[in-house]
Amino acid sequence: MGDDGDAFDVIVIGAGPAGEIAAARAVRGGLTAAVVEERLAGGECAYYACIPSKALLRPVDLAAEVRGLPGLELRGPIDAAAVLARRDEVVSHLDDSGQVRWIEDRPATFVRGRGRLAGPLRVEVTGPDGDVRTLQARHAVVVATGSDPLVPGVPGLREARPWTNREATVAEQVPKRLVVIGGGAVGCEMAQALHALGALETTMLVRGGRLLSRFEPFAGELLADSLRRDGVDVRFGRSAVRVERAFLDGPVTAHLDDGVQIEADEVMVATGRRAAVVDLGLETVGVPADGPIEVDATMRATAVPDGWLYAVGDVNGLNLLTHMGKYQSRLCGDAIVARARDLPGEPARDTADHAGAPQVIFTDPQVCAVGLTESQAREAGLPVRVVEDDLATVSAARLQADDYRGRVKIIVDEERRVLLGATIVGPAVLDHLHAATIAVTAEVPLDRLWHAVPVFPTMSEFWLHLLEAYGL
Ligand SMILES: Cc1cc2nc3c(=O)[nH]c(=O)nc-3n(C[C@H](O)[C@H](O)[C@H](O)COP(=O)(O)OP(=O)(O)OC[C@H]3O[C@@H](n4cnc5c(N)ncnc54)[C@H](O)[C@@H]3O)c2cc1C
Ligand SMILES: NC(=O)c1ccc[n+]([C@@H]2O[C@H](COP(=O)([O-])OP(=O)(O)OC[C@H]3O[C@@H](n4cnc5c(N)ncnc54)[C@H](O)[C@@H]3O)[C@@H](O)[C@H]2O)c1
Repeated sequence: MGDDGDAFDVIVIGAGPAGEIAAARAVRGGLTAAVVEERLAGGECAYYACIPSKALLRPVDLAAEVRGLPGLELRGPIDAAAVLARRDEVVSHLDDSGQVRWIEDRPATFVRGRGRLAGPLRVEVTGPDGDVRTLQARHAVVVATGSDPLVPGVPGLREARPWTNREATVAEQVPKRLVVIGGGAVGCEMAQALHALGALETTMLVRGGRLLSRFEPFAGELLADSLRRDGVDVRFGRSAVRVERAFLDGPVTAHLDDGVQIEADEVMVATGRRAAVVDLGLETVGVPADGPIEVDATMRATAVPDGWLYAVGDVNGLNLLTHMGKYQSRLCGDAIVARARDLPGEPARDTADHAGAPQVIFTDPQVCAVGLTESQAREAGLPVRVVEDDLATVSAARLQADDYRGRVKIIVDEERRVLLGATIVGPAVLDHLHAATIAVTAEVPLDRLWHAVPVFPTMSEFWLHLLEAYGL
């Protein structure tokens, strides 16, 4: 599908996972598309987030599995240099040519530069050489600019040049002493990975009372136990009130709210994200630029009345997860095609974002969840019944490891007898999440689920335990 000079049916700003898929889906529907990217095609996910962090965590996971079995022995500590070298391979040495090729093969036009809205259906792109090119969209502009790390306003913190995910995931060397601020997904994953790779003195400052506070409480408890067993110093109810680094390459000192000072080689900030809406020209089309772009169920920006502007991925704030951004992009691309071609019927609408997206935290233990937690379900006034099981009682757990520790919890809607949510925490459980996702999304009646016989001896027998405990 060719384009017509600088006019395209669809212009996508941002070539992260969400932007790439929105463009691909529009092209698949017969439209032309241009994708504008300022930095690297593939986005945060491919170079500074999901992919490198998982490359750093995989050996940690494997080492934990090996340690769980007598007869297998690690020959020494994990070889950090080898892991970092493999991480470099996995992120293609920060070379995005493969990803650009993927976009061009859709086919879509790749435009390198910073995109900015310049009125309805117009995008100005400032290229690496400073030249400005104006692109015109016939049907839609999709904002897929992602999010940036949020650095809290702790005195001295910015001046101390803290690591965010962007420095931590591509680090060339692992600091011996590390302070991590934040006990969410990034803080937990990176603290565990870097500690195992040589940050022997790792301290986590968690301002609340638990890790992963959006998950069921037992998830954070099991993870905190594991981190502490490994030697990570997890401090709850603690914040940094001041941070200082006197010399460029010198140590950094975190002053805590209890008067304690911690000296470290690096301080990492993992305190959440901010939608990337700065200097995007949103004001030229009447969209507020003070937070995520609000969208409807087809990812169309609610502030643009005639409906040509869309926002997918982190920038709409619905779910800061790659797979959810890509899901939104499939819906968005299809909706653009349906509207552009005047296809009959309603375009596909978002039904997964609000039901509780599936998520895995790739730590040891793995933390997997989908749907509502117990407290969310109760707050929503749903008729809730909870069933839990100790995963160590599943036959396969004895085969998996000595001293297997894990737990599973399901939330049942007692009136409809369907699953509202599930949380599974333990070693080697992440691939079990999709069964729960199917049960929650497809609203499989428990009486049908009962006939999905789990294989012996696999960890999936926890389903049998849960359904028997429920009374089936
Ligand atoms: C450390 C870490 C680990 C993570 N691990 C996981 C995980 O395991 N699984 C998971 O599902 N999620 C994970 N996430 C979340 C995931 O990275 C994001 O949800 C995902 O990257 C969002 O995709 P996106 O396409 O919306 O944005 P991004 O990936 O941020 O891509 C946006 C792109 O837009 C470009 N851009 C921005 N502004 C402009 C502009 N004006 N003009 C042109 N281009 C622009 C940027 O350069 C970037 O390439 C992780 C996040 C972090 C920080
Ligand atoms: N495996 C995965 O799926 C994965 C991994 C990493 C990140 N992510 C995504 O990336 C997003 C960002 O992750 P994140 O960990 O940065 O954010 P988060 O929202 O998960 O956690 C932020 C943490 O920082 C704390 N915090 C916030 N402000 C603070 C302050 N001023 N001082 C001290 N602590 C403060 C919060 O209490 C919380 O514990 C998440 O929403 C998640 O969806 C996903």
